[in-house]
Amino acid sequence: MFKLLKRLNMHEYQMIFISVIFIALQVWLELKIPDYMSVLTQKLESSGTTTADILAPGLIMLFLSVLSVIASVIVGYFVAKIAAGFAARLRKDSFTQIMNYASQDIKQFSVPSLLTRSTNDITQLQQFVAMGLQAIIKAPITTIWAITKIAGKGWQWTTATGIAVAVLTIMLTLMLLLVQPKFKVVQKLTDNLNQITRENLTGIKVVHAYNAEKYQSDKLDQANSQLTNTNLFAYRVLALMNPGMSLISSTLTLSVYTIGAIVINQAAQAQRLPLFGNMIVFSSYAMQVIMGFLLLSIIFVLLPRVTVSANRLNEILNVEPSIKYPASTRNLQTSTNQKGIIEFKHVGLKYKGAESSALTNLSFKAQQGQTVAFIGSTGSGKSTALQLILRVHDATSGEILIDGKDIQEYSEENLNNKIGYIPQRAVLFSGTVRSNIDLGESQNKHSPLTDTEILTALDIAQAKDFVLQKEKGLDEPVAQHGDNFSGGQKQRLAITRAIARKPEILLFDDSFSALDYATDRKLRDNLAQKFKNVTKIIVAQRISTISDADQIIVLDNGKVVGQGTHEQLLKNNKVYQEIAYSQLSKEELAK
Ligand SMILES: Nc1ncnc2c1ncn2[C@@H]1O[C@H](COP(=O)(O)OP(=O)(O)OP(=O)(O)O)[C@@H](O)[C@H]1O
Repeated sequence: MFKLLKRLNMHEYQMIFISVIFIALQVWLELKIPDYMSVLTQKLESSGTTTADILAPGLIMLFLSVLSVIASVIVGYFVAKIAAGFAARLRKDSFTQIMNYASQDIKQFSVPSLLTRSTNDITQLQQFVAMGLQAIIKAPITTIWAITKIAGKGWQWTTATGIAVAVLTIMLTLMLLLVQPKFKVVQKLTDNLNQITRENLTGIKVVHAYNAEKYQSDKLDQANSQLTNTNLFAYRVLALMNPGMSLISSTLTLSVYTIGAIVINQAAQAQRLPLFGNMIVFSSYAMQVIMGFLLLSIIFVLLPRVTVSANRLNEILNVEPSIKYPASTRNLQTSTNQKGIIEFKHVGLKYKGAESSALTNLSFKAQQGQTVAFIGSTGSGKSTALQLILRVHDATSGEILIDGKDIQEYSEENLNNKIGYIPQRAVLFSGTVRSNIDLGESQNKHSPLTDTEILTALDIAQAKDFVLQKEKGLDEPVAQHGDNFSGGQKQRLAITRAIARKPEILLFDDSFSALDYATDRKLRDNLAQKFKNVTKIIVAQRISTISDADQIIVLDNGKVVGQGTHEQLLKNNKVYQEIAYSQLSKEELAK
């Protein structure tokens, strides 16, 4: 929690300071009121008191109360501002931090957990600051100030107050001990519920198609009832707090009056009136002490949950992204004038926790403008090889060079500016066709892609026709995940996005699989003509997609089992021959 509070800025600290002053003023005003009550009591008990005598202290009490209300409104305003600003900063910080995560860092937490942490957990913290900050400041000031006021006013009363405070402390500590572990579980169960809901919503079509509604809702019921039961236990314990506090404060009041009755009874006649006044004042101050503890109880209600949330948030804020980039590559000297040369030297990768390597001893060199293709059975390591160029993972052995320099020497921005990547499953964001193709170019290059650039790219990617047929053309809305476009259309838009940036390297991760053969052919012809100088790395399942590549690498179980051109491999590589003959007839292959 304290670690997070360091994220408060100077302006917020100033507002906290102002709040402390106003809270102290408020407490002073509240503690001043019993003094006038004592005056009033004594006047009422004395003979010859007129209405005017009572009116003056009465009006002062009213005035003090009004001032106290004003002070509390001011404090409320500042505290709400601090809480909202603090929560907004935490949201931004966690978003920025997560943006820097490598995919294995995201996996470490899971997406649903990251979502709960950066929304629900931050809301807990915001509530704590909004409600708890006042209580944290006010409770000790009220308690200590009220205790100094009652000190020396009668040891019997002080002892009774001391016992009440001790009982309260024990009660609050016990509750905290019972509830704290439960809230840890609650946040984990919230992650779980979030995961099931998310999975269900993303896979809703499959759930319907397989009549799996009951299966899914049973899963949800289980997670839901676990969460409900844990929450119920925690809140039932906390529900005891209010009646407990009332019982203690009422017993204290009763004790103060009982003790007072005995003491006054035993005192001499002349002492009785001042003792009575003392008792009234004492009981007011004793209530203030209890009020201080009541405020503390607010913290006790919020604290167990908020410490769990703070720890969970700290965990995501403190993760060092596992892929590190140098800050700048401005002075990076490449050994060649050519652009887009990729070289793998004995590259291997073993995923964390995996038993065997996903990729072993992969070596190849792609010159500027060349096409290198990967083919192989599923799980053979094709996507892994491609993702190594993007630094989704870092190779565990060997090295990868781009234009003669180790990729780890490039800054993230420079590396990504060189590459246009089209993933296996096209990713579209809600917005418009234009915003999906531009995707941040406006911010990166300080000028958005022009319509001509976008239309040219759409044309090359065989996407122009269907986009222009849409009612709003480039401004046609794109739903979340691009759900209002077909698989092949999404794929072509993703290709457009990559090529519109005119990168030096294009990485296609099975990006042609959603296209029909004719479109696939036209698109590749366009790329060959218009992106002659761009190096292309293609992962594909279809032989026809890669047959004109300069170099084809055949992977099997992470190992290179063939490397050469289509003709060479067809002549002497068994694995390649098997793939080729399973897709095309001998006549087609002979063409
Ligand atoms: N993030 C990951 N963590 C652990 N293992 C992984 C991860 N990604 C892939 N693998 C494993 O590495 C191996 C290679 O996977 P990869 O995705 O590179 O295969 P692929 O040839 O592209 O397969 P496909 O054609 O089905 O896409 C597989 O056995 C896979 O289970």
